[in-house]
Parts: sequence; C-alpha cells; structure tokens
Amino acid sequence: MADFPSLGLSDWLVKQCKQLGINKPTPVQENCMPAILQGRDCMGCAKTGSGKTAAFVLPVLQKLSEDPYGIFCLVLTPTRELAYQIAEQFRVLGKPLGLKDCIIVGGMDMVSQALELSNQPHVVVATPGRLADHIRSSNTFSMSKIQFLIMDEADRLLEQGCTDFTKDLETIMGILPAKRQTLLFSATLTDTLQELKNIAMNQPFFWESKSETRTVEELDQRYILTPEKVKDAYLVHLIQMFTDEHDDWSIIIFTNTCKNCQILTMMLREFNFPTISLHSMMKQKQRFANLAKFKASVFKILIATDVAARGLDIPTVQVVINHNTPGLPKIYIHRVGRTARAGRNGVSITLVTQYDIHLVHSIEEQIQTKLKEYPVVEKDVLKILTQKLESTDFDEKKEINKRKQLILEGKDPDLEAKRKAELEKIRSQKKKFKQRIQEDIQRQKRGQLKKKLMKRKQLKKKKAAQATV
Ligand SMILES: Nc1ncnc2c1ncn2[C@@H]1O[C@H](COP(=O)(O)OP(=O)(O)OP(=O)(O)O)[C@@H](O)[C@H]1O
Repeated sequence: MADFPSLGLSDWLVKQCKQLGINKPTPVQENCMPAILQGRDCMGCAKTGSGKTAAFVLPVLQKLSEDPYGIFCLVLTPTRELAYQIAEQFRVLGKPLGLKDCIIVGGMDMVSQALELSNQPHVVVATPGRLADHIRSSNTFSMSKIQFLIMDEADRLLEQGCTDFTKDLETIMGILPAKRQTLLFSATLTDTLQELKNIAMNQPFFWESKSETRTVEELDQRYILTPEKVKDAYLVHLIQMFTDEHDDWSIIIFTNTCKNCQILTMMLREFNFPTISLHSMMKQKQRFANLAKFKASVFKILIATDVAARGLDIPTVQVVINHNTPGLPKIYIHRVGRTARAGRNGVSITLVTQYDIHLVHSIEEQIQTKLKEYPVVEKDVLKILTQKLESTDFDEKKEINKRKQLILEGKDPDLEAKRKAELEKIRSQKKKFKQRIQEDIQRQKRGQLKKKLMKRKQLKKKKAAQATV
C-alpha cells in the first residue's frame, strides 16, 4: 500500500496530515491524488466517510504552495454547513501556508462576504446560489485566474431536485477560465456521470471504489416495521434504549420536512431527551449554533432534514435513525453515511411503515445489502404509547404547530380551516353526485337487462305456444 510521500505529496503536507492522525492514504486518496498532482481533471466516487475531502484538499494545497496567485481554487458544495466544514479542512491542513479562505453561503451578511472576495482569498468555498448573487451584483472580484474548480457532492449540485442549482451554476461557469483543473467528488456519482463528464472536459481521470455494496461494511443496517400511527412510540423507545445503554453516543434522526423536525424536537424534549434540530426554515446563525452544540455533544440528539444528509463529518455519531424511509436509495446512502465513518462502527435504523415496503426493496437493490430487522420488545413500545404520548396531549400540540406553520406562511389559520371545510364539502358533494350518476347508470342497465329478459321469456312462450299448436 502506498504512503503519502510516494504519491508525490510534499513533506510539509505529510507532516500536517500526521498531526491530524492521517497517516496512510485511503484508497480514494491513493488513486486520485497522483492524477490531480499531474494536472488532470478527476472524478472520484467513493463511499461515505472514506476521505474524499482530503483527496482534493491536499493536492490543491500542494499546487497552491508552488504558485499562489489570485483566487486559486473555487469549491462548490450544496449546503452551507458543508461549506464551513470544507473550509476548515483547507484551513487546518494549509496552516503553514497562511492560507486565506473565504466562505460564501446564503443566510450570512453579503457585504462582508463581498469585502472578503475582493481581498483575493486563495480558496473560496461557496454554495452556488450566493456566489451567483455576488457575481451578478458586483465586479469587485475576479475568478479568471482560477486553477481549480471543485464540485463536492457533485451529483447533488447537478440534480434538479427541490433546490435547483442549474441557473446559478451557469452564471458561475460563465466567469471561470476554460483552462482549469476540474475535480468532482461524491459517494453517488454514477447516475449523473454524463453531465459531469461535460463539466470535466479534459478526459478526466475517473476512479470509483470497487465494491459489491454501496454502504460501508462497518455499518449495521436495520429496519423496524411499524404502523404509521405509532411510529413515534418506536422512535422514543429506540432513543430511550440507546441513551440508557451508551452515554457517549450521539444520534441523528432524519425526517422528511422542516415541520416534522420541529414537532419531533418538541416531542423528544417532552421526554427530556437532549434534542436539537437543523433544517432550512431556521435562521442560518441558529443552524450553525445548533450544529456546533451537537458536535460538541452538548446535545446528543440532532433531528434534521436532508439538509444534513450529505457530507457532515461528526465522529461521535453512532446511530442514524430514518424517521421516514427515504424515497430515493441515494438519499438513504448519504443519510446513513453520517455514521460508521473513517473505519468506525455505526448503526442505522429505518422506520418502515405499511406504505414504505417498496422503498426498502429499491434501497436494498441499490446498496446490494439486505437490511436486517431490529429486535424490539413490543410491550415496552406499548407502554410508551399508553403512558406518555397520550398524557402529553400530543395531538393538541400538533394542531398548535400546524396553526403556527400557517401563520409563518402568511396564512390565516381560521380562514384556512374554513377553506378546507368548504373544499371538503365540495369534494363530498362531487362524490355524492358521481355516486348518483353511477347508480342511475346501474339502474338503467338493470332496466335494459330486465327488458331483454322479458322479451326473451315472451319469445320462448310464443315458441312454446306455436309448438303445441
Ligand atoms: N487517510 C486518512 N486516514 C484516516 N482518517 C482520514 C483519512 N483521510 C480522511 N480522514 C478522516 O476521515 C473522515 C471522513 O472524511 P471525509 O469527510 O472527507 O469523508 P467523505 O468521503 O467526504 O464522506 P462523505 O461522502 O460523507 O462526504 C474525516 O474525519 C477525515 O479527517
């Protein structure tokens, strides 16, 4: 197995790595770093937690130390928290260089960002939306001398999901020099391969970790079958079990909406679990503060939407719980990848309701692994259900939360309720009308049939009468 010097890495960087406990390159580093140091474009696809960040940070720092000039490297990433994490890796590994970095993400002060950009940082780490805003609104910085464009979680950047980066990426690409090195990394590159190849035009070096499975071996992947209605009781039971047995464990719970994030946080706090949330409806400063508290283990439980599904590297996370079964296998891969990182062990548990079985099958097919059932003592879950959930008038809280949400959306809850009731009335009238029409048709059909049968009977009678004559 190669070591860092044999891959062409300078002594000062090898020393920096050692200080961080990075002694031997991981496969993605071993394979991609020489190609990057040779000046090639590179696409690296390796499992979650396998060291993809250092695979691009180290060669960029080496090249930067040889010829620092202007804004040298631009890193694009889909989420704000991830941008800070990547910038920190650059800062720590590039300390001896006196590296100047700049983070450009939404939700933070635009004026101070513009100032930082005009100060010619070596490395800019950005989310596409905010960087595109800066490009459109000012001409105080230039990216024309950029040597490296890096797209971390590259497949997500190209996806046209709920956040579509296409327009912003076009704006950004428009000011970058054609002559540059482009590096694309993710744990799930394959389904956007062609689009990515168009971005890395220089016959990119492509490396993908060869493995039957798409999740790491150290991850124990489980599921619990639960009726939708009592899912939360199972969740409480799981957390109770983990917190009773391991006081140093952190848990991330993924759920599908910001609203559910809030509701679950409220519910788990009722049970006195140290819970904090992270979702896109929160103010950015609060998002950073909550994540910092979770990383520092002030709060052991983080409830998050998929804004936290990709890239976040928090070594203390031992358990990932999917409160909803992810609709796409890719999302599942990234979510459960928040644990069992860098060779550590971890557990993931997916709550599967009667409506989600087909989703589990497609996840299993993609990851080439069968999820195992997580044993649960039903009696204990039932206890939670009857004692606590009922006594905390949870339904009432849900209703209050619904009303709060509507107010936040600028709607009047009472008017909305009225509107909903009217809609319901119209729907039920429509249903009744349809039913009536169908009944009429049936009646007509029955009438016609009756007539036919009568005719046939009469004909038979007639024939019989003729025969006797
Ligand atoms: N060669 C190495 N030896 C030991 N640990 C390493 C090495 N390289 C990186 N690490 C550590 O491994 C952890 C995971 O790395 P990183 O966050 O880069 O993973 P990733 O492959 O980008 O994962 P994801 O796909 O989830 O974004 C980090 O804490 C990092 O410091």
